[in-house]
Formats: sequence, C-alpha cells, structure tokens
Amino acid sequence: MRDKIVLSIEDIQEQGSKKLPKSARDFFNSGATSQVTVHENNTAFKKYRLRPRVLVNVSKVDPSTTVFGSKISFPVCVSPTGNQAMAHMDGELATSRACAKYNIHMGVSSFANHSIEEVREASNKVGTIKHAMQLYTMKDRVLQERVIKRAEAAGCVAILLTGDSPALGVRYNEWRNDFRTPPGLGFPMMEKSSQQILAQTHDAGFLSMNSDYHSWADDIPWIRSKTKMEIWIKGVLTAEDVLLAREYGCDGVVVSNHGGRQLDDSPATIDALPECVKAAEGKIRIHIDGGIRSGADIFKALAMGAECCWIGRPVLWGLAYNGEKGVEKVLEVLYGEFRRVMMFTGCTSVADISRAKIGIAMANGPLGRL
Ligand SMILES: Cc1cc2nc3c(=O)[nH]c(=O)nc-3n(C[C@H](O)[C@H](O)[C@H](O)COP(=O)(O)O)c2cc1C
Ligand SMILES: O=C(O)C(=O)c1ccccc1
Repeated sequence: MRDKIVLSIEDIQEQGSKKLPKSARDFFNSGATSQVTVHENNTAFKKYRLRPRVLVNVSKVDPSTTVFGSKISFPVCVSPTGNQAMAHMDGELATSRACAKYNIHMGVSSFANHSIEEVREASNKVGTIKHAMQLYTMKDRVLQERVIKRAEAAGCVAILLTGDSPALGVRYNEWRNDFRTPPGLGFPMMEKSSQQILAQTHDAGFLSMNSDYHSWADDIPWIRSKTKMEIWIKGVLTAEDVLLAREYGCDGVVVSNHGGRQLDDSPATIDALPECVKAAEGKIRIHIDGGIRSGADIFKALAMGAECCWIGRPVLWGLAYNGEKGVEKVLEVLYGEFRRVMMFTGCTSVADISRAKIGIAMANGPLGRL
C-alpha cells in the first residue's frame, strides 16, 4: 500500500504517533485525569468562525511579526516540552535547527535531554533565533540559580517560569505504564543522569525537584535579582493572575493549561484568553498555547488578542515522524495555512488581524459577532 501523503498536523500526529512505543505515545498525547481539558483545547477553536473579506489586494501578504524584540516568520514559537529525545534521538537539537530554518523562536524545557548550550549551538549554525529557558520553581535554589545563569550565558532572552505545577497532574497513563524516561536519556540542565532518572517514576522524579512552596513574592523578585533576561509566567488562565504578573513586573504571560496535563477541568486556553487580554490592558504581553493545530487556530488566537501562539505536541509528533525534517514539516504546514487564512480574510499584515475577523458559530443561526 502506498504511504499516505502527509499534509496536515493531523496526518503528522497519526504518522508520528504510530512510530512510538505505547508508553511514550501515551505520555506525549495524554492529559490529566478524565482528559476533559485536552479535549477542550482541541475542540474549543472550532466554535469560532472566520469572517472572510473579498476583493482585497493580498498580493503582498506578510505573516511575519516581532517577538522578544526580533522578527519571526509568523506568530508561532515552540512550547518547551521535556524528553524530546524520546520522540527522536536528536530531540531538542533537531527542533532548534528546524526553528532556525523557519525563523521562529523556541522554548527549551529544563527537562530537555540536551543542554541549553548544545541547543543554542545547533540553531546558531542555521540562523539567529531566540530561545526562552523554561523553569519550574525548584526545591534546590542553588541549582535553580545555575540553570538561570547557564541560560543567560548561552544567550537565552527569557525565563519562562511555569507556574501551574505545584504537583504533577493526575496522569493515569503514566501510572498504568509505570512511565519512566527511557534508558540513555538524561536531564542535563537538572544535572540528572540517565541512571538517576531511571530509578524514579516521572511523578516521583518531578516531585523530588520541583517545589510547591512557591509564591509570587518569593520567586519573582528572586529570579529578577539573578538575571536581566525577560521573565514570563507560563500557565496563567485568569485575569487575577495576569494582574499579579503585571504587579510583579513580568514581561509577559503564556495563557496555558500545560496542554491539559495538569489541572483537568480547567478551561480551554482560547476560552480563557479574552479575560486575560482584557486584564492585560496592553501593559503586558499575552501569548497562548494549547490545542493549536492549524493556521486557522493561530489566526483565531491572534484575533482574540494574543500576540503569538506556541505549539507543544505538534513538534513532538514531527520529531517522531521524521526528526528535524518532521519538525520542518509541522512549521511548513502551519505557515502555509496561516498565510492563506490571512489572504481569505483580507489581512496583508498581522496587525490587520482583529476581532472583526472572527465570529462565533451559533446553532442554526447567523454568525454571532464577538
Ligand atoms: C510531553 C510533554 C512534555 C511537556 N513538558 C513541559 C515542560 O517540561 N515544561 C513546561 O512548562 N511545559 C511542558 N509541557 C507543556 C507545553 O509546554 C505546552 O504548554 C503544551 O504542550 C501546549 O499544548 P499542545 O501540546 O496542545 O500544543 C509539556 C507538554 C507535553 C505534551
Ligand atoms: O510531563 C510534563 O507535562 C512535563 O512538564 C515534564 C516535566 C519533566 C519532564 C518531562 C515532562
């Protein structure tokens, strides 16, 4: 039988997932508890409808935008995901090279299987993209400081502090499969060797390193005192927390529910976005991740006020499907789709994307204006 032609993120998901062993596939693809939030992330975008505009001269459509002070080819960054080498042995190095080829920025998990120095070096051979170092609040502040300093020295522009993880989500798949990071893979930024990691389940290992006694007052000024990099909070879903991020002088927030892997029954990120954008009052940057699987999804998030979208699992599927080339394919698909949505909606630049370009689908009724 001929191989199916791979055209969409769904195709890459299918092809990538089937190459993975069950426990890796479940680890990547699942969410917490009853999977309500993973499902919501993926479906909530479908409530919104695009409002096309006709006969607009879109011969010079420009999908580029500026993030972290530098121009990227379209409003997408790669979300930090740990254990990328479980999808393909080149892991974060392949992702970094593919991002550089497509000129988009990359978040790097503190649980990456390659060090930040190697990840930066990989992309520097291809282009000049920016990296943001993801960080959890940690029990060992001395180690946490080392991670921050290494990231800064390696040329990262931001710390992405993940605030949604005082514990790991309830993940039945990991418990049923006794999920552990496979042999041979370490967490160099956490200074953990493969042998050390193998001794513990993902849940126990995570708990042993990350702190639950964190707070805005204890952690943000402390990080600020250690680095000049931007500080972003990842995992915000409420106006209240956007206001706190502003109060603590953070540079931005990523509206995120950790891909539905932490608190199940939390809202889809696209549904949480409006209250976050409103609370930001243009004073703090608002990005989003969770369930972005098409150019239309990117467009809808921008129309609802996000500056940029981040993608998590699509990159893991791309890696599993075909390593660096697979991640390139993911970016090619999203770029091509996003560009066409801009054309059909009469947008020649990202600045043209506004609420006027979308509506909400109502049962058997007209297109509701937002
Ligand atoms: C396998 C996997 C590992 C992840 N690891 C991390 C991590 O180490 N740090 C973090 O802040 N978020 C992590 N995330 C969450 C992502 O950064 C991101 O928020 C989420 O994947 C976005 O949703 P999407 O996968 O639907 O695009 C992980 C997600 C997945 C699927
Ligand atoms: O599983 C996750 O969601 C996650 O954040 C993580 C943390 C450490 C290693 C791998 C993934």
